[in-house]
Amino acid sequence: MTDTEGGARTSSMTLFEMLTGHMAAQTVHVAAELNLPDKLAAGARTVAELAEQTGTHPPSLLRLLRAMTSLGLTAETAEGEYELTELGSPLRADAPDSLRSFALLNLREEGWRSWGELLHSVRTGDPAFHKVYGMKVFEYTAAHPAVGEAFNEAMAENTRRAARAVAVEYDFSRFGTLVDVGGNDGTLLAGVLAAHPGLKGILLDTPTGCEGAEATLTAAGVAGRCQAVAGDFFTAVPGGGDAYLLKAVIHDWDDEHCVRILRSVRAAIPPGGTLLLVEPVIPTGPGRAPTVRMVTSDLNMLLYTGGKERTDEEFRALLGKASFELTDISEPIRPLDSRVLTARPV
Ligand SMILES: C[S@@+](CC[C@H](N)C(=O)[O-])C[C@H]1O[C@@H](n2cnc3c(N)ncnc32)[C@H](O)[C@@H]1O
Repeated sequence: MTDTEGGARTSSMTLFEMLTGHMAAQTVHVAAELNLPDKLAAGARTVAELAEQTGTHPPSLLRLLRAMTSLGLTAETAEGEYELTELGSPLRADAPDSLRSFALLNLREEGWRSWGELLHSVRTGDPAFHKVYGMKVFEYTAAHPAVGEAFNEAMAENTRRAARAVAVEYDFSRFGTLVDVGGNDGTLLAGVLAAHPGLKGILLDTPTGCEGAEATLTAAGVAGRCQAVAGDFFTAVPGGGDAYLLKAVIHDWDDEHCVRILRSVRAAIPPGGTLLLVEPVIPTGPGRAPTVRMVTSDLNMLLYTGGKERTDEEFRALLGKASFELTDISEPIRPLDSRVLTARPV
């Protein structure tokens, strides 16, 4: 939005945009739910055509398209006819850097209702999700397969954007067998194994989490070098690896649970083995503000799981409690803000 008062952009205009952020987010979410970006992929369409294809109320769909246009996602090509803009293109399912699955997951009912209880989490420190749904988020995804699937797809979409960068920027060629703990549907491990033909892999996740892993590993042509194992990382982690990788796992949990996971890894890892965490690291000190992605993820963890994003000192302390020593923190891996934290068992 570009509104200004007397030419100058005022603080109240900026605050107004923040206070209407929910409108923008839900508009993007509903556009993705209705598959409007895909339906506009081949060119401009009239409101009547789109309403017919999406089974929506034409005058109300027009209002949604006007809101999308004010956000820059679409442009009006003739009266009542709209096309997708460059900004709206990543909402298409086939876009190389697609955010469609994230748009679908982030604002679905569970996210919307949990964010509505942010005040509860800030007052108590307890995940709003527990208050709203009466159970933990991973119990909920196991009990609601459609949500579990939406979560897996959004994780895979996010990880696909990062997998190539992690595989290329980190030297995995010095390892024999990499165990991806909480590896979800295998998107990251498949990318790393494809880039390192000499490497073998083992993936561990819950039965719901690793659904689809066999298919991902087969599609990447690495199934012969990798096995997917269903299990519980609080109980045990597969042996046989010389490197253990946990991407976006530690931030899901409070310190006590993290130490339990890391101790499971510590029990499995051989002397001289390597532990790799792929996580954002919150910068500390004046003038070193965390990015929007970091703070959003941090509040998501507060609301959903009770986890958090951590500073380097917090990682060092956590690792120490599970008998690991932090030895290196890489530069941020683009396009994520995450870094690779390397640790060794002590
Ligand atoms: C935030 S996701 C990260 C997935 C993947 N590493 C990535 O970055 O795409 C956390 C993963 O931990 C898995 N998980 C949760 N609880 C688990 C448990 N008790 N044992 C094994 N995996 C678990 C979830 O199923 C999910 O796949």
